Amino acid sequence: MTKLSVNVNKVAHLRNTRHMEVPSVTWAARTALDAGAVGVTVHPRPDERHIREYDVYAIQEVLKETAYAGREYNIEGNPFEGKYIELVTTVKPDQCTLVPDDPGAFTSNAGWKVSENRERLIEVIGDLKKHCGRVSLFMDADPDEIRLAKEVGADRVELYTEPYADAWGTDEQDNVLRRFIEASKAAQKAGLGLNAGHDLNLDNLGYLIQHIPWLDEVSIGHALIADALQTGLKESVKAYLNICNRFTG
Ligand SMILES: CC(=O)[C@@H](O)[C@H](O)COP(=O)(O)O
Ligand SMILES: NCC(=O)COP(=O)(O)O
Repeated sequence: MTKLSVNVNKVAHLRNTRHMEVPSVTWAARTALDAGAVGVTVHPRPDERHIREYDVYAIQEVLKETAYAGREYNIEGNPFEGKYIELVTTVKPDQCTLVPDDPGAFTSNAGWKVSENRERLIEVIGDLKKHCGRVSLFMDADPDEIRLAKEVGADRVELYTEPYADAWGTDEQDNVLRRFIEASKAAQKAGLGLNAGHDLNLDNLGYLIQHIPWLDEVSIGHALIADALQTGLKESVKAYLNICNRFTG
């Protein structure tokens, strides 16, 4: 069954526009977990535009609570920039998702070119595996690069789904989906777990899961938090969970 990890970056974004803890990032994490999310995702960027160092530790404390036993912490970031390594080797999350973002990236906009980063990825993944449960690489839907992800030691890959979201509702929709299915089969054949994320929403999520039912996890933030402005966060999480549950056994 495809699990949902809720990314709370955007709650932190709003919180940072005033000097008060409103809205609370830990409240959002708890609400998402109480609604049934498998876990919480954060992306502590070097400029701390949204998730700040203290948020990372505060969410760790939430996930230590008995009520959330078995839920997962997914921390995203570029291991070669900022304080990512320091944070994850201290917090020891269930999953480290490595993303090749430049420090000033507007948002995540590409997957790893493993072919151009083999040696340093082998080293950093080997180190991270001593501190976290799984290492996932944020990847474009490129079967060749995905096969290399296995070779450098990744446990999972996360398909960067912005191209899929951009094609949604256009004539290119099914051509792009086919690329993602091919990439997903390459991950499956390589023995990699499969995650997906970026710009997934209530409109495009079901079709993706329906065609890639072996998807282990989606991490969703931007659209889910935007939807929550209309429905409330608990109902927004439940709406995404309903889609995850509907299309997988
Ligand atoms: C890696 C990815 O696609 C997202 O998880 C990322 O966290 C989005 O970053 P922003 O929330 O800063 O746009
Ligand atoms: N890895 C994707 C993620 O955590 C959230 O991406 P988005 O839903 O905010 O685009």
